[in-house]
Amino acid sequence: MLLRGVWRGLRHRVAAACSPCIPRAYSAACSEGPGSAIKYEMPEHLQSMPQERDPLFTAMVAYNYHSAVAKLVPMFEKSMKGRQRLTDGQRKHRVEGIMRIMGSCSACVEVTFPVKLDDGSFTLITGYRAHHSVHKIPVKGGIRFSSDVCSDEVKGLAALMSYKTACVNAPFGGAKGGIKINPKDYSENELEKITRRYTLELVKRGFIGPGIDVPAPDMNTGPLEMSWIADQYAKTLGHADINSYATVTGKPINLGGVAGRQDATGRGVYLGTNSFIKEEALMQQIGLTPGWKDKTYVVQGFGNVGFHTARFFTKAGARCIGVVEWDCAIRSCDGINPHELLEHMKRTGSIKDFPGTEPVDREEMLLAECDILAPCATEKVIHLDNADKVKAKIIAEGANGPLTPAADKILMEKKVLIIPDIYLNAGGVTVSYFEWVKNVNHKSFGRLSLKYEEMTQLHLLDSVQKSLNKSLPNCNIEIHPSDEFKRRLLDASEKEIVRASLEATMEKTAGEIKFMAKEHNLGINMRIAAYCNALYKIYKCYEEAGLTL
Ligand SMILES: NC(=O)C1=CN([C@@H]2O[C@H](COP(=O)(O)OP(=O)(O)OC[C@H]3O[C@@H](n4cnc5c(N)ncnc54)[C@H](OP(=O)(O)O)[C@@H]3O)[C@@H](O)[C@H]2O)C=CC1
Ligand SMILES: O=C(O)CCC(=O)C(=O)O
Repeated sequence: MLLRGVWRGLRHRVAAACSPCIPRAYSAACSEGPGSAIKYEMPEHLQSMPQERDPLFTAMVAYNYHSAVAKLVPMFEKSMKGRQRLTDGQRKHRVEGIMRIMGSCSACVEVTFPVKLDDGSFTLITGYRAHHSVHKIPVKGGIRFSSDVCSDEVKGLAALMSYKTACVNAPFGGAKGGIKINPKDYSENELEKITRRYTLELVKRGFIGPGIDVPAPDMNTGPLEMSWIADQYAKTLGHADINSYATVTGKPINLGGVAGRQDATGRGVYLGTNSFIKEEALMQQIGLTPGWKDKTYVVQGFGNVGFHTARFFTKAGARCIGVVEWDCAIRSCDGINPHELLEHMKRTGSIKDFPGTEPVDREEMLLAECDILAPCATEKVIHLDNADKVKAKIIAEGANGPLTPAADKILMEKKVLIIPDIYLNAGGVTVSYFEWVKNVNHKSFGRLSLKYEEMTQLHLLDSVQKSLNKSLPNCNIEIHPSDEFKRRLLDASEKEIVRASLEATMEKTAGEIKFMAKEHNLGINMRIAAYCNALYKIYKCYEEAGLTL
């Protein structure tokens, strides 16, 4: 009886914590029903987006943004009605102003600087950093090294960061940076000089700092590059700032990194896909059975996100039948072991000739028959010309922007479920948020509470045992913690706390997105549902804080 009561209480608390948290103001606005004074239309220059083969990246993101705003206008207006001292005209101007600001990039710097190479010659390097929505400060987003980096790419990626952080309730604005280099062309010494000099250029322009802009890893960058950035900042502008190491996340643990950031994006891709794949009704709509058993998948890009995504998909019971990299693709109907493939890649520098696989054309593998396609490499890989040949039933967007709007349209007509980037790959920024919190608090998670919690749990068992023996004096009941209970108590660590919190974030956000999809009759269009989820939160920030000084 007593135990059942305790369990029931716990269950209610867990259920409350996991239920989708719909912003209170949003539900109120919904219940009043739509009816709009603002006639909202897709801007003319974006109207051809669903027919475009190779759109600008910023235009792609803007198209998705405007598609979601069109759904939300009545809610924005209803919410603004609360501002009773404003006239109808003033309210309308405010809503229109907020809609404009939420879709625009607030600043973007381009820097060019010389670097002395190992052979004594000099080269000029160009880098960028874009700040998109500054409704929350600091802004946040990765830094990539790639020869494709340009102003349009970083601006579009920064916009995705604004929407991504809002979608998963990470309290940041959006940013992104990049250095236009192929890192394979440089030695480690040269890469360090480039990274440090780029950091200095951001410092000089007020574009980096723990309360201003907090970069993180992205394509071709990882803990090493982040430690150079942290060190450079701490030795210059941040030399007297106790929070200086909070100026970048994704750092090695010894420099203030958090346990679990390295695999966080891939883990989030798995957790997010799991939140959709377990839903029977949704899977029925796309012609799949729920769950991971017997599912096949193909992954494109076997870097940080791709490898960990594959690792978790396989662990859940799915079979990897193909991997596509920039130089080749491999296939095996029997399944590819992600750990063994990683070892092979480390040894040989490529996925080529991995034992038990056959080489296959890259495009053919991308479009091959499978249940889940996980694009985890780069932008616009599924587009107008190949979308109708995709045979996967689920697209799990590990990468940012892998599908163009034309691809979205074609795939949705084919009843393919697209789990969108701004939700699915947000595990990285979520755990980056935990790292930033750890850095500004100057203590690791659990440092002050784990032992106390362990003792409290053991006292709880003891107290239940004593109460039962008091009520049932002849029974001599002994309560022993189960093996799993003991494991959880003894293995409790920062890593466990981070994993559990990431899982809670991905589950809760999935609930919010599904709610939006239903509320706005979006069917399986989870991209626009995720944008709606993000934009309503950003809108409320601007509505409450105002737009101008
Ligand atoms: N790292 C993170 O935490 C996050 C990353 N992302 C996104 O995930 C994607 C991948 O990032 P990440 O894993 O960090 O990057 P990595 O550099 O670790 O991995 C990218 C992998 O994709 C390969 N690749 C590059 N271009 C192609 C291509 N055209 N076709 C097939 N493979 C290709 C790369 O090969 P090679 O190295 O040889 O060029 C590399 O193996 C990006 O879109 C990024 O923005 C999103 C959220 C967070
Ligand atoms: O961890 C972060 O702060 C940002 C990661 C990132 O660049 C992304 O989500 O695209």
